[in-house]
This record gives sequence, C-alpha cells and structure tokens, in this order.
Amino acid sequence: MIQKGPSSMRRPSFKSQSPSVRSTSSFSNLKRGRIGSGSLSASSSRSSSPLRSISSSSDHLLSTPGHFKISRRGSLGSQRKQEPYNGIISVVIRLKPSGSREKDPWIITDPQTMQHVDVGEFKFDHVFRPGCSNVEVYAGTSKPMIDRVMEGFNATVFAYGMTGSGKTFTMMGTEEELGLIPLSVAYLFSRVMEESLQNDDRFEIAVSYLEIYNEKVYDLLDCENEVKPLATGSSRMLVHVGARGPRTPIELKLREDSKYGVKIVGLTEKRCQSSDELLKWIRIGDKSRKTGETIYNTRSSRSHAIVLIRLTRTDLKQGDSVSSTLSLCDLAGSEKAVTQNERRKEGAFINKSLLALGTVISKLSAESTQRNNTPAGTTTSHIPYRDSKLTRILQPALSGNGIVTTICTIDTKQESASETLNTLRFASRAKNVSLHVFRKPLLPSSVSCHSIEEKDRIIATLTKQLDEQHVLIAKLKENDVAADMGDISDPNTSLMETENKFLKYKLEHCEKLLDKDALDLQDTEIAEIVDILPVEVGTLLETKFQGLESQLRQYKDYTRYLEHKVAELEIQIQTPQSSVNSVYEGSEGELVAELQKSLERKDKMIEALQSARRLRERALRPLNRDELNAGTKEEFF
Ligand SMILES: Nc1ncnc2c1ncn2[C@@H]1O[C@H](COP(=O)(O)OP(=O)(O)OP(=O)(O)O)[C@@H](O)[C@H]1O
Repeated sequence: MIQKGPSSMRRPSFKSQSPSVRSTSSFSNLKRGRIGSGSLSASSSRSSSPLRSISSSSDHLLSTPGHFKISRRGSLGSQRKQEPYNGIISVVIRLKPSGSREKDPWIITDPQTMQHVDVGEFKFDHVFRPGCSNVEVYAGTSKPMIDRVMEGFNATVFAYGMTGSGKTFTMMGTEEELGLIPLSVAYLFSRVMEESLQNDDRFEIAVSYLEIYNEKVYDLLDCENEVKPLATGSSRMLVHVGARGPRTPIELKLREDSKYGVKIVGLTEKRCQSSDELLKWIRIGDKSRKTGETIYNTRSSRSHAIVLIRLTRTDLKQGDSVSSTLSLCDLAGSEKAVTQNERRKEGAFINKSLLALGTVISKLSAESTQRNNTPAGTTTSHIPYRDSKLTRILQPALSGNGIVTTICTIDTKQESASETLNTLRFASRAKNVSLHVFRKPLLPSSVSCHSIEEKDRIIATLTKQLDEQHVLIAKLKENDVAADMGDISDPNTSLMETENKFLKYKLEHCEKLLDKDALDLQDTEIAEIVDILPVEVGTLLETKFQGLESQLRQYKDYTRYLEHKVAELEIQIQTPQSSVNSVYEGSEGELVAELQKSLERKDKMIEALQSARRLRERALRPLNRDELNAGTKEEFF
C-alpha cells in the first residue's frame, strides 16, 4: 500500500501566490486575460489565452476514434440552437509514474489501449502515459468541456482511483504543476473575456465548494464557520468557531429539485470577477478542510471534494439568459481496511459511496446496452442514486443533465494490482454509459434580468393598455346594443326619423286644414268687416276666391306628391346605413328641406284661402238676404 507523502505535497494549496504568479511563464500571461472588476462583459483588453495554445499537444484527443465528439468552439448562432449532445461518458486513464525499476506489467499499446500480460487488454478514450503533464490531461479532458459549458451545457469531471494514485495531483496540482481546476478556471475566464468582446453578452461566474465526509455534506465556503480541532480526547472531532461561538459543522441537506434534479440546500455561492478571485475561494475552502494537524489527512483524503462553477450568460440584445455548471470532483480514494478505528470508519464510508457510484455506473451501463438493443430504445431499470450522498449529488450529471468525463488514476505497481484492476473495471463500465444531454432552455429576460424600475415601468404600461382595452370593450358593447336596437343612436338615422315624423305631422296638419271647409268659422271680426263691404267688393272677392280655389287644387296635388316622397324616404331609411347616409347627405337632403319649406308655404296658402272663402261667404250673404227679403220677406220676419 502506498504511504502518503507529507501533507504539503499531497494537497497543494494556492495560498502563497495566485496561479498566475506561481505558475509557468505561459500561465502568468493569464493576467492579461483577467476579467476586470465589476463586470464580466466586454473589456477593453483582448486576451489571447496561452492556455489555448498549450492544448495543441493534446488536440489530437478530440478527433481520436472512440473519444467523445466535442465540437470546436461553436459560433454564438449555433449556441442558440437547442441541439442535444449525444455520446458516452468520456473515460481516460492516467498512469502514475512508478519510480520503480521493476518491469511494469501494464503497457500502453496505443493512445487508447493498455494491456496486461495476464489480465488482457482495456480500451479507453485515452490513456495518458506516466510521464505526461497536467496540462496535457487538462487539454484532453476539462478544456473541451469548458467549451461546452460556454455553449450552455452542464459538465462534470471527476477523478476516480485508489488512494495515492494521483487524483489530487491531477485535479488540484502542485505549486510546481497546476492541476485541472486552476487551469480550467483560467481557461473559462479567458473564454468569457473573448466571448464578451465578440458579442453583446453579459457573463456571471460564481463558485461553490463542498465536501462529502462520512456521508455528510459540508459547505467549504461558509466562512462564518471556521473549523477548529477540538483540543480534548477526540482529536478527530471537529468544531466550528464562528461569530456564534463553538459549534459543530453544519451539515447541508439535499433536496429534490424539479429544475436541477438535486439541490444542496444552503450551499454558499461566491460571485467572482476574475480567475484569481475564484481560486482564492478554493484556497479558502481548502483551508476549511485542513484546520487541524491531526485531521488533515482524514479531511483532505477521506472526503470527496467538489468545486461547482456556475456560468450565467445573458444575451443583452435578446434578453435571454442561460446557466451552466462545471463540476470538478476530487473523489476520495478507495482503501483497504486499516486498523485504526476512525480511519476504518472513514474508509467504510468512502468505500460505501464509491461502491454506490460503481453500482450506479454499472446500472447505467447495462441500461445503455439494453437501450441500444431495444427497438423502442426504452428501459425500466431502477438506478440507485439515493444509496449515497455522492451518487445523489452526481445524479443530475449521470442521468443525462450534463456531459461527463472520468479521469481514472492508477498506480501500476505490483502491490496495487487488485485496486488497479478494480479501477479499470469501473472505467470500462463507465465508458459504456451513453448520454443524451440537452442544454438548459433559455430563460426570458423578464424572468431573469429586469430591474425593479424596469418591472414597474412594464406594469404601468400594461395597466394603461388594460384601461384602454376596458374603454374599447365598453364602446363595442354600446355599439352592439345600438345594433340590436336598429342603429337608432346613429345621429344621421335619428335625424332622418325626426324629419320623417315632421313631414308626416305636416301632412296630417294640411289634411286637417283642408277639411276645415266644413267647419263653422266663428270669426266675428271678419263678419263685421264683410257686413259693411259694398257688393263690388264681393264680386271682386269672388274672382279672387276662384283663383284661390284653383291654387288649392294644385296644392292638393302637390300634397299627394309630398306624401309619395315621404314614402320613398321611409324606404331609404330601412336600407343599410351607409347608403342611406350617402343619399341623405346628397340631393335628397336638400329635397327634404325644400319640402318642409313648401309645406309651410302651403299651410299659409290654405289658411289664406280659407280666410278668403269665409270673406266671400260673408260678402255674399247680405246680398242673398236682400234677395230673400225682396222675394220672400214674410218668411223671415
Ligand atoms: N502523475 C503524477 N506525477 C507526479 N507525482 C504524482 C503523480 N500522481 C501522484 N503523484 C504524487 O503522489 C502522491 C499522492 O498523490 P495524490 O495525493 O494526488 O493521490 P490521491 O489519489 O489524491 O490520494 P487520496 O485518495 O488519498 O487523496 C503525491 O505526492 C503526488 O504528488
């Protein structure tokens, strides 16, 4: 069994210097690509990340047969498409340098194949030879996944392997050789810088850091809870000394979540403006993991550590935003049973969770095979994600909510043979798991990025529109009622109706006047005047009267003509409004007015005629009386 080295060697931290300062000359160039403070949107300085050129030595991995197909950086246009990712879990093997003179029983026959003289051949997406660098591993694993994260996919990288095989070395690296996490963070920020210069997109990056220790989830960025070892008997027990005094670490609960699958309730998330800032939080998290000398090994190597980096990209033109998460996991290593009680307990938890992970991978692998062989492509098997905290947290990634790469580290020395074989079997099963991953849907800006002022303005606009629509609806209802009532509310139609009534009334009046011939007029004044008039006047009046009678006949004819016209107008009123209006507004309107005037004149004429008739009768009456007196005087007296 491999003995652990000194703690400083085993779990490197970045506390002394930022990666950009500590690292190789090419990495120091990252300072130029650093995102400015306050915003992750376009900056004035263009970054050409050296990390991208570093990858050239391993770029062949991306086109290697059997390796998952990750496209090169897509354009923004293609990123907006909701194309799924189809593929298998990418599995790579990294061999630890042996340093032994013994002949290694494992040989790498080609970049995808490793062979054991007794056990046989294993094929993977890539086998990294013992002397390869972390940069090579990064370029073939997490780097292309970050390109996918930039496109809106979730991505998970986890290192799996026995204790001391090089998981932490690969993921975290050392002060001399940076691991996948700092390299990936630097590349992510350089991509964000590049994209924000090219597009009207705003980026936000936030980090969370957790560990699973003895089947409990702890927040490593909850800075209020500084972890201190308890000075008494149980050296392994931890307490947190924060503002609220000594207390036990707060265990985070997992909850089912419709959006993310599983949610870690209360996990701290720190927004970061630069790669330095993000790596600073990881350093802080690392400190939380190793607060006591006596527990350093336990917490550093006996817990699963997961860094979650969430990228939110908002299209400022469209207002859409999409979040994707990069999960970088340094799993605890499996270990044979040890004598020390506490170590045995930790080892049991580690082995249990790794066993659960192995079972989940096996089931997923079997399901993938079954799906490929079933015409309908359906499966019904139960995947036991709930058997451990690790599998529950990895569930969204493993169940198709993200792209997954597994880095299996092995130590090929003889005493690790059985552990190596177990790791390779796990890797083979993982390789068989197929994924069908969809990017998360874009969120409308109304959901994600409106300020309160913008929302108030939108509400005011919508309220105004609503009021206007209410008024419109009321008007339409009125018109409906009017239509039901035959459009009598239309001013033109109403006028026509009134005119019609007026004409009718006038005609009736004329009729009555004409019929007055039969009435006995009691006009005493006229009678007195006629009594004193001479006979010549009577003759004259007679002549006039006859002329008036002639006119009266003409007026009667004219009255019939008017009646006929009124009947025509009534018919027009009953025709559609538009035609009525057009007719009414034309010559017919003038005709009606003319008729009204004519009727008035006719009334006056009739009145005058009747007066004349009465005068005539008065004028003639004395004469008749004289005549009567002359012939039949006795009859009267
Ligand atoms: N590829 C490598 N090249 C050089 N040194 C390595 C390599 N892999 C591992 N080592 C060294 O081996 C030792 C153990 O490695 P590491 O701590 O990464 O193992 P581990 O798998 O994380 O173990 P554990 O599960 O206990 O955390 C360290 O000193 C590390 O520097």
